[in-house]
Amino acid sequence: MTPLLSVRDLERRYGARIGCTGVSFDLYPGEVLGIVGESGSGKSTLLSCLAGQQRPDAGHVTYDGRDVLSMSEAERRRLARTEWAHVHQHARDGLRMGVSAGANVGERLMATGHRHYGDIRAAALDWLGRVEIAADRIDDRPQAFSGGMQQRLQIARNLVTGPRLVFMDEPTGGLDVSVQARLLDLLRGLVRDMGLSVIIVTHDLAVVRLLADRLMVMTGGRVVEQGLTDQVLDDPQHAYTQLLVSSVLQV
Ligand SMILES: Nc1ncnc2c1ncn2[C@@H]1O[C@H](COP(=O)(O)OP(=O)(O)OP(=O)(O)O)[C@@H](O)[C@H]1O
Repeated sequence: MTPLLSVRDLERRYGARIGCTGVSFDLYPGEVLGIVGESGSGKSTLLSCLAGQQRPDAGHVTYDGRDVLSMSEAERRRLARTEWAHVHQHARDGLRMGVSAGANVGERLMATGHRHYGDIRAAALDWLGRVEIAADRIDDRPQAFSGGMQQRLQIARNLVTGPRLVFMDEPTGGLDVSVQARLLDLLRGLVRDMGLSVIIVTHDLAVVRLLADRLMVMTGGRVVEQGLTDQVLDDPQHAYTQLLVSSVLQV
């Protein structure tokens, strides 16, 4: 099997400060890769370089055989619209707060070429149901939703177009524990049903324990350990991972 995404020696610096450096990994179709590390370890920098929001200073990123870093901006935007999705920590960064829930989901379909209003509305309704938002909320704006509902709407907006690769940045961050549990359950079901490839960044080991097949541990912008999630968490080899797992660094 060929990897969907290959990353080699990726580096991003902010002046003299390291954002991330020497990052290499392969992501296979249908695989969920978790990236963990404390605040400032380089997780967000890495994710934004992969998703094309920041330009790395060095390294290679290959997606489905294509060199991502040498693509034109138009090509990369097309990929981002059709094959990739990005679930942000704060729903407001991934939603359009001024339009209805139905439009938030439907406009993504329009952006990928769907034109039939009835079909788009039907697909939006179907997706609201899949993320457990009642059909009678379709015309409400996201402001009227709770934090958990907004996050579920953001997920529907991202997945309605059937992406292959999903970037998730702390998707359960800032939510109540009970809301987090429900959201995680929902995400796990969708990832499995749709066979999605996912890169999920979090500082929460419970999230990766539940969702990730493989785990990458970062500190100081470097990957210090990677492997199968259960192996890394149950038998951490690197001193930093041992600290992380023993919860000393967890807040
Ligand atoms: N825009 C920026 N300008 C300068 N330095 C930055 C910038 N963004 C990140 N950094 C630095 O890069 C390093 C990695 O930060 P990054 O935000 O990627 O870590 P993180 O693991 O995502 O942290 P958090 O969980 O708090 O978001 C840190 O030393 C940080 O101070």
